Amino acid sequence: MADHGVPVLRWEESAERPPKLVLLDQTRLPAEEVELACKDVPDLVAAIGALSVRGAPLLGVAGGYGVALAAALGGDVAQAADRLASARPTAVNLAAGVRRVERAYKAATDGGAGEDGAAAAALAEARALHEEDAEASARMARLGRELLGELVPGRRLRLLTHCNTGTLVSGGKGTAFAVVSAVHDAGDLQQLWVDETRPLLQGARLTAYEAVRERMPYSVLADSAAGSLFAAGEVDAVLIGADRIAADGSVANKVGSYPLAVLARHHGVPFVVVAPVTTVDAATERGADIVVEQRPAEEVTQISFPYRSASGTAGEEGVQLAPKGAEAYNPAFDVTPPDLVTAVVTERGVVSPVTRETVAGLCSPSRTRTSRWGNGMMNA
Ligand SMILES: CSC[C@@H](O)[C@@H](O)C(=O)COP(=O)(O)O
Repeated sequence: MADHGVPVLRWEESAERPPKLVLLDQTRLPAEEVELACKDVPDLVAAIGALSVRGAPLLGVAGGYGVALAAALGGDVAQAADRLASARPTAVNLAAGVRRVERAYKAATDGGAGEDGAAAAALAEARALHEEDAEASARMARLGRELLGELVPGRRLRLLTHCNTGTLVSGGKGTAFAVVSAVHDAGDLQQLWVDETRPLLQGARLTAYEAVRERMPYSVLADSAAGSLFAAGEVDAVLIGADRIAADGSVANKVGSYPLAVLARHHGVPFVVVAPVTTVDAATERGADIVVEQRPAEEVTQISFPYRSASGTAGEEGVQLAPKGAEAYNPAFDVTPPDLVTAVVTERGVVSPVTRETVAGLCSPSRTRTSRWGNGMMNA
């Protein structure tokens, strides 16, 4: 598990008290490391909605523990699973994690395990999911670093990333940030460019916080400054995570990712997506079919530091930027078409070019290329 002063997520239980899921409240970072205890599923659903816990892989893990919590509390587990799975719509990992633990619970129930036995089976499955995520993260870090060595040989790297994809979103070191971290550990990171990631500033608040912890050379930039950075030749590769990869290879990720892909293509810079296989959704045919979460207008029309008050809701302490009552277009994610993606790095291997066929290969491991890729690689 990630080495934070406060763990990113932990299960707490004792003989005297009912269990709870305790989260590092990411809305309070980097100002303070504060825990948020979820005593039941409604608490966890609220924490997911407020982005106290966030990022695709961790949403899957948290959702899994949420089912275990419902089972331990003796509630209606199927109903709890439905509420958790729909707490946010875009990251497929959330529903996948929830359903996986729900299946384990049902199998134990059907096998006659009894209430306590089924709850224990659900918790064991959530823990397994958590550990697997850490393992996947370590493999992606290694494969991603090797890939960058081939894409941009012979120099220390200047990498641009968007949103937050590190230890805060994972049982391990994360997705794209895990690759950055591996490059840094090898002494090959010249500079990490951190997109601030408007409107909720996951880059400025969270990725910068993680970069400080790892003593990386980094700078935060306004999202709109990325163009001039590319034009100045200061970016060797873009690394991002993903919330859902459709069957055609389209990548949904934090809003602002697609413009970076367009810039990268224009400037001949590799655009690399790092995501565990659980982020691939073979059931969603095309990028246009991905449901993109729309968030409250206040996230754009106001700004607040810290983002959320101790007891309040988002924006409560916000400074009004736009005229009061202004409407806003506030999608949480955008979708990058596969032809703009140089490669997708998963724990099962790297695929490039990113096509319906190579993405399908990820879902049937025997067909997955693990160390070599197609000719499209250098044509970013
Ligand atoms: C964490 S890996 C990929 C994504 O989940 C990440 O880039 C992202 O978009 C997170 O969005 P968020 O709205 O903060 O949950």
